[in-house]
Amino acid sequence: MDVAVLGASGDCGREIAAQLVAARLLAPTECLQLVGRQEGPSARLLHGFTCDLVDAHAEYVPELAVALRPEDVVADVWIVAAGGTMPTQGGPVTDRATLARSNAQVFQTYASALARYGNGTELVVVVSNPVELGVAIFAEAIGRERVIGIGAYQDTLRFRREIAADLGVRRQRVGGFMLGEHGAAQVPVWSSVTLHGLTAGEVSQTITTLRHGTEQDDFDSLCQAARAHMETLLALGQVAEAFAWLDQLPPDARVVLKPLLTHFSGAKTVRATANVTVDLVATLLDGREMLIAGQVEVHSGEFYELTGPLGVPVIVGPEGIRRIVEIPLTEQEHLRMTKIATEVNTKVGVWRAREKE
Ligand SMILES: NC(=O)c1ccc[n+]([C@@H]2O[C@H](COP(=O)([O-])OP(=O)(O)OC[C@H]3O[C@@H](n4cnc5c(N)ncnc54)[C@H](O)[C@@H]3O)[C@@H](O)[C@H]2O)c1
Repeated sequence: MDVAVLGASGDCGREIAAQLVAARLLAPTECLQLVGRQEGPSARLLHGFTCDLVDAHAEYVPELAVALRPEDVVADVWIVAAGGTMPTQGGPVTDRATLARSNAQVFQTYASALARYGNGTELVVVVSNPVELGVAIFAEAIGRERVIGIGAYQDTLRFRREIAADLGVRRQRVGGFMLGEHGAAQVPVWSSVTLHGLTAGEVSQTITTLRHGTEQDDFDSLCQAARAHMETLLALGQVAEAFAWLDQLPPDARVVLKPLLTHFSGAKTVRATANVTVDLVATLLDGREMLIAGQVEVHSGEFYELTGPLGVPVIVGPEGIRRIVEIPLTEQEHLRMTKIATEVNTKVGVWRAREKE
């Protein structure tokens, strides 16, 4: 199988390409295409990056190729990491709406090229933000079965890790999903949390302790207040103090805020993002079937009555989405998912209308 990384000159794209090669997921006869733009520095940089990858991994490096036009991209799996991101310190792009303005065109350009020149079986993994917008645009162009956004996959792994950290256990011993929208409007599905070796009663007691008495209804206000304080500490240059302060919040709030602090610290969330992307691509290349959380285009009746691009539990396999899995939700969780789905659909509708103007 061949893989293309769109935006391979960027921080995430380069790390994804490097981790893909280091993980030896592609045989030397398979191709890793590094995709950039004819204008800008990527046309130069990607040739240098290719040489660096070969130097580092000469014994098992796959065939490497540079593509600088959307119509030249040829691969079984397209990883979309192209487009703008939030600045790490101030700057013009500050929210997802602004990001949507610049990235909608990038999504549309590659989606149109794939619809026109693809063979009808390629899979698309959307990393770029807003993930929901990318999923909506690619799903419309090539059919939703072949398009998965990694936002909820990433958020779910973070949710499990934060819970595991508080309990002093390994992440593998924790189950549970973080659904909804990638970003601030996540839905921590505490009712889906499982802890290996504990009974349902023990899990329930443990969760009450972990949540510090907070409820689903408190989640937004808690995250907003915490973000304001985190930004105050950041403005004072107190990054270590900000991380320490975040650590005393409940795990679900940390899932929302720690990646932001990591981004604004200047480190960005590049390695973890590449790690989950490569993990998902490994599953797809392997022909395995796996239950993950991911952003997909949901049809009515598949996950309650919700529709549109949303982070939900989904079984993926080598041909893409096999099935969306409707897990039980509490009334509060269901209400929050419904509210977020409505908001996401409104936003994506506005962003897409603006892009078509
Ligand atoms: N889903 C997640 O969990 C997650 C995590 C981190 C970053 N992201 C998103 O991933 C995207 C990339 O982030 P980054 O930190 O690598 O940004 P970056 O600015 O470092 O890199 C973006 C790259 O895209 C390239 N690019 C722009 N337009 C292009 C086009 N038309 N064709 C090919 N390449 C193009 C740019 O040249 C640049 O090299 C952003 O949208 C960011 O928000 C998502």
